[in-house]
Amino acid sequence: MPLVTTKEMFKLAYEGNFAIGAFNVNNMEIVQGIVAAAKAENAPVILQASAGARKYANSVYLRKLVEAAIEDTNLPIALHLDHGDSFEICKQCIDDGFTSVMIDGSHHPFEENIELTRKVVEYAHERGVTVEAELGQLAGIEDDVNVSAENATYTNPDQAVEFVERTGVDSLAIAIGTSHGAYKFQGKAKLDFERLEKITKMLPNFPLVLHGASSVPQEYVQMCNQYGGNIPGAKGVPEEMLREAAKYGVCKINVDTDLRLAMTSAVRKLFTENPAEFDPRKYLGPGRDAIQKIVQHKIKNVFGSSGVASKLK
Ligand SMILES: O=C(CO)COP(=O)(O)O
Ligand SMILES: O=C[C@H](O)COP(=O)(O)O
Ligand SMILES: [Zn+2]
Ligand SMILES: [Zn+2]
Repeated sequence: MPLVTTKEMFKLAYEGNFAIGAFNVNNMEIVQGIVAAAKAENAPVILQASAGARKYANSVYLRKLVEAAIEDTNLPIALHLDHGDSFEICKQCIDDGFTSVMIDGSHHPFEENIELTRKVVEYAHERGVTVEAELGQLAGIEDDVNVSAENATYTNPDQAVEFVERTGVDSLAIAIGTSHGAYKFQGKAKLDFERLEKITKMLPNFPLVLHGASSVPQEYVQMCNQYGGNIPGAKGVPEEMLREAAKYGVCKINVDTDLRLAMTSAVRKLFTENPAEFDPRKYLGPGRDAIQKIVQHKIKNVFGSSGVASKLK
């Protein structure tokens, strides 16, 4: 089965009130860990590569790894560009065989974001590729852009409707209080569900995307810190809130930080307990297993996408 787009996945997720997990990939072990989890759960997944991932691993290697994963599992998998910041990078990924791209014009003024998104949509749709855009700004770190909490702006529901109508985009990332990275909340976690409800009602049957949605499980934070790490106070979005978001229009939930934490804590533990070890397979293997474990937990217990892969074939 070839790479699929996100179109059918989102339709299924919207109708079933669940979400598809979108996981960031940077190397073979990460791809294998995620896909082993998806296979065990019979779940469709989106594997996404950021500009940083493409620079680190090279787009061709990433695409071939993902194609190998499909050959090995026969699962419906979409390969998606995460946070593309220009028409050129989106075009490059489309030409390289990605089945979905994100054009993130959220840092531009409204009209410019529309213009840029529309241009990508035009190019992508002619080639059967789906497009995600972003309106509103998340706090946190995104490649080289660091948006402070004060500069984060939540998505305006009226603007969201106008944006979708004028761009023809397939899905929209919204800002309702999540942020990228491992430090999402200083005090109590809070998301603007009223806003999410309003956007969902004003854009019926339209898939929304939640970025910055890692839960930052405290067991992994503690494990990192226990085995020589230093990430005090790391905090994420409570799983209950993600389950709630999936009941509204949220069809895609992005996770990167949790994969990093799972892999790093496993590797740290391995090294601390086996200081004489220097075979990469002996530490990347447990790192890969840790990724599988957390992804499987999310698919099964949080996103609710288990068992539906066969409906997409
Ligand atoms: O949104 C993300 C990738 O686009 C990842 O978010 P996290 O940092 O919460 O994992
Ligand atoms: O949006 C952020 C993702 O976690 C990707 O991070 P990255 O740009 O460091 O690869
Ligand atoms: Zn953004
Ligand atoms: Zn993101």
